[in-house]
Formats: sequence, C-alpha cells, structure tokens
Amino acid sequence: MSGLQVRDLSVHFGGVYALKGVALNVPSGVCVGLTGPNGSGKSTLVNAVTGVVDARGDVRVDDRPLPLSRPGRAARLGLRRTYQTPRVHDELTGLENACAGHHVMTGRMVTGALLSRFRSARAERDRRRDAMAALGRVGGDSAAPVRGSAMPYGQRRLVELARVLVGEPRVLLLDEPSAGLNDVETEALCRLIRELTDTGVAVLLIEHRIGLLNEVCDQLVVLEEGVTIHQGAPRDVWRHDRVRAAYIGDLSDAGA
Ligand SMILES: Nc1ncnc2c1ncn2[C@@H]1O[C@H](COP(=O)(O)OP(=O)(O)OP(=O)(O)O)[C@@H](O)[C@H]1O
Repeated sequence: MSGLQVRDLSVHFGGVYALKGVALNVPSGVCVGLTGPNGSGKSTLVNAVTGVVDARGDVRVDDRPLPLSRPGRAARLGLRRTYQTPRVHDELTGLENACAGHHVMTGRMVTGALLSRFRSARAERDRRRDAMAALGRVGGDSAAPVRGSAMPYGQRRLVELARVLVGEPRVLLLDEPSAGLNDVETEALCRLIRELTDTGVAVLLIEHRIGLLNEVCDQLVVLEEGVTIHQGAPRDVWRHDRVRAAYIGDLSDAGA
C-alpha cells in the first residue's frame, strides 16, 4: 500500500502508556482525521511516527519499513509534519523559514537556511521562488519579509505549513493546523488539504473541530487513552456510543 501504515504502535512514558497497540492506514491521496479527547495520544502518535519519541511497532511508508526513533529516516521517506504549537525560527524571515523546507532532507534546517543567505546561484533563486509560491499557496505572502519573532500566531502557522509544502511531502502529518487561523484561513487550509490529496499526498489531520473533520476527511480514527475506540466514515463516527461518551459536551457543531 502506498502512504502510511501503522501497526501495533505503543509508546510509554515511564509506567504510563500514551499509545497501546494503535493501528491505522493513511493511503496516498486520502485524508484521515485523528481525533479524541485531550491526552488521548494524538500528538504522541505523530511524534512516534516521525521518530522523535521512542516507540515500538511496525510503521511503513509506501510499503518500506520505517525504523522507529530515527527522525532523519522518516524525513528521507517523505514524512513531513507540523506541530501543535507552530515552530518557526525566530531569527529568520517568513521566506527564509519556508526555504528551510528544502533543507529538511539534510536535517540541517537552520544552518541550511542561514547558509542560503550567502549563496547567490540560480538554484538559490529557484528555492526562494518555490518558497514564495508555497507562502502564496497557504495565504501567507505577507509573512515573507517578517521575522519569526515578530509574527503573530496565525502567521507562524501559515509559514510552518509553507515550509512543509516546500519539502514536498509524501505523507503529511498536521497537528491541529487550524488552531489560531481565522475563518478565511481555515477555508484556505481545507482547500489546500484537498489539493494535496488530489496530487496523491497522504494526509493525517489531527483536529478537534468536528465540522472541519467532516468537511475534509475521508476517514476518522478516534483515540481515547491511547487506544483506538472507533474508525469509520466521518459522519458515522459521531453516532457511535463510545465516541459520544468520550466527547460528551463537545458535539455541538456535529449536527448530532
Ligand atoms: N514527553 C512526555 N512525557 C510524559 N508524558 C507525556 C509526554 N508526552 C505526552 N505525554 C502524555 O501522554 C499522553 C498523551 O499525550 P498527547 O499529547 O499525545 O495527547 P493528545 O491527544 O495529543 O492531547 P491534546 O489534544 O491535548 O493535544 C498524555 O497523558 C500526556 O500527558
């Protein structure tokens, strides 16, 4: 199967299991939503798959085994991610931050971006053009000259998204990408996710906003306390008793 396959993924912090034998598939060209109450293990799953926390399990990208705890290997297989709290480099401009997406393969994002200031080759112009195009694609053009330290939260999120686009994801893991975005920006995010899946990218979307999950996801996986409690088509999931129980009080915009 092309895309991301996760089998029997477990993570513990000391004696506490954050994930217990979780399985999910994110085929190429499909958006899978990952949701669940706070602390259910969503970000830990992304951290485990991208190799930044120790994990046990079987993870494959485009049918190739992904050794766990090896972030560089995950990047080389085309995994890209955003963070729950957007990460941009404060000392770099929006354009330079987006350019850093080119350097993700080497794992030297900051030094690569800093060195690029001293390169004047055509390749560098091409990189900047790609980075500018990515900023435009996410609606973040105005962030191009702004230093990370001066960017408001929503702009940081758009710049981070532009950086992952520049890195040409095969599998894209988005950790609450709509947090801090206004309605217009959120609509642009939905369009972007659809464009990406249309071009064959596998997208895993961590999200709490039920309306957004229903709008862009083909499948939903619901976690609670580190285990999968349900998966299925978005609208069906919210009718499931266990999901309703996990979300009690949070169903106001589900139309349920
Ligand atoms: N580095 C860590 N050290 C210890 N415990 C951790 C660590 N990271 C996460 N946890 C714990 O693992 C569990 C899952 O956390 P995680 O952040 O993955 O949940 P989440 O579903 O992403 O929550 P939220 O929706 O609030 O972001 C929680 O109990 C959390 O406290």
